[in-house]
Amino acid sequence: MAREQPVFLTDDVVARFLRYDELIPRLEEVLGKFSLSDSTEVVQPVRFVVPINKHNGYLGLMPAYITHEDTLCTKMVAFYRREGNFTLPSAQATVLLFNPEYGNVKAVMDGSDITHKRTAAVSAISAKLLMPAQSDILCILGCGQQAVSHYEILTQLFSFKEVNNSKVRVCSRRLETAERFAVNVKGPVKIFSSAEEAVRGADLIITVTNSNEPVLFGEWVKPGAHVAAVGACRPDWRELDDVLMRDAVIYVDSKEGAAVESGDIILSGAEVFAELGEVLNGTRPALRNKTTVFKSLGMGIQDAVAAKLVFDKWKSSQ
Ligand SMILES: NC(=O)C1=CN([C@@H]2O[C@H](COP(=O)(O)OP(=O)(O)OC[C@H]3O[C@@H](n4cnc5c(N)ncnc54)[C@H](O)[C@@H]3O)[C@@H](O)[C@H]2O)C=CC1
Ligand SMILES: O=C([O-])C1=[NH+]CCC1
Repeated sequence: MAREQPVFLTDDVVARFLRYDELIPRLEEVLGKFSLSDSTEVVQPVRFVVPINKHNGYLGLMPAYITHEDTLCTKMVAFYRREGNFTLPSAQATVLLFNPEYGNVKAVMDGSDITHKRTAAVSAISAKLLMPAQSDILCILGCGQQAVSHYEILTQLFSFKEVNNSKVRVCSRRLETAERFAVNVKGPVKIFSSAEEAVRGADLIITVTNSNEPVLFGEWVKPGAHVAAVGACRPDWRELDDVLMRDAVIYVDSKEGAAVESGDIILSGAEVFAELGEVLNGTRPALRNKTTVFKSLGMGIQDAVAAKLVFDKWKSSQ
């Protein structure tokens, strides 16, 4: 029998086939299965990370096997702490999708769109579960690639209100980045030069920076607001300060991952209340009335369901 040759799917092709409305239910399903106490359905070790010291970066290997849909996948993502050179990307990814029966690679995919969309979709799931019932103002700190995908899905799913001439507030380290972001996204944005001013009064706050020290301080956060914290994915990197970590109820994607990788959790000593999957399963409550933080680190199972979705749709289009 001739060996099946892998197909290469470029970022454009992946983007064409990856839709949020199909991705979100699959992410909810797999996060729930991951958080079942006796889960044998989902096999996903904590990301294996190789330091790239010379370039201030890390290569993360993210394998996963999902039994119920027979998906075997690994993402390889290189991510960096960029200082000074802001033209280089913070993260670049490649996804391999295997034939689980034989072990050969069926598809090699550019992992950019998958990483942007699945991360934003998981933050949207956390917002759906944990942000205040009446949420008028969205604030995004950081204006890079993740900011764009978060803006897209959050403004699609939720209706923020016009308050003081702004529905969506953004703030980035450099004004030019925020201005470029405002031109790129299709919709209204108000740029703030002060993160504190952007954050005060917001109901939903997204941190998508490549900072390694706090950019969001508990003192600024409106009681009851929800924070989805996406950056700071190393044990010595921070995006959130100790006050916020101490005062908020902390949710994570994976407790095991958070204990090893999240500087915000490890260095603040904060206790994790629940995984998002436990809330989806109904085994832990969504404390919407409290100030909540969802600390996102990213999981191989999220990439796996996205890659399978893309591959199946690409295949049926052939
Ligand atoms: N949790 C997850 O699943 C994932 C997390 N990430 C992480 O998310 C973060 C954002 O990723 P990208 O958008 O791809 O990076 P990017 O490099 O495209 O954007 C980072 C943005 O943060 C801004 N920034 C840096 N320091 C800041 C500060 N002190 N205040 C305000 N803004 C600041 C930069 O100016 C830039 O606009 C990175 O740390 C990345 O490693 C990336 C992929 C998945
Ligand atoms: O899950 C992911 O792809 C990443 N998490 C941190 C950097 C990239």
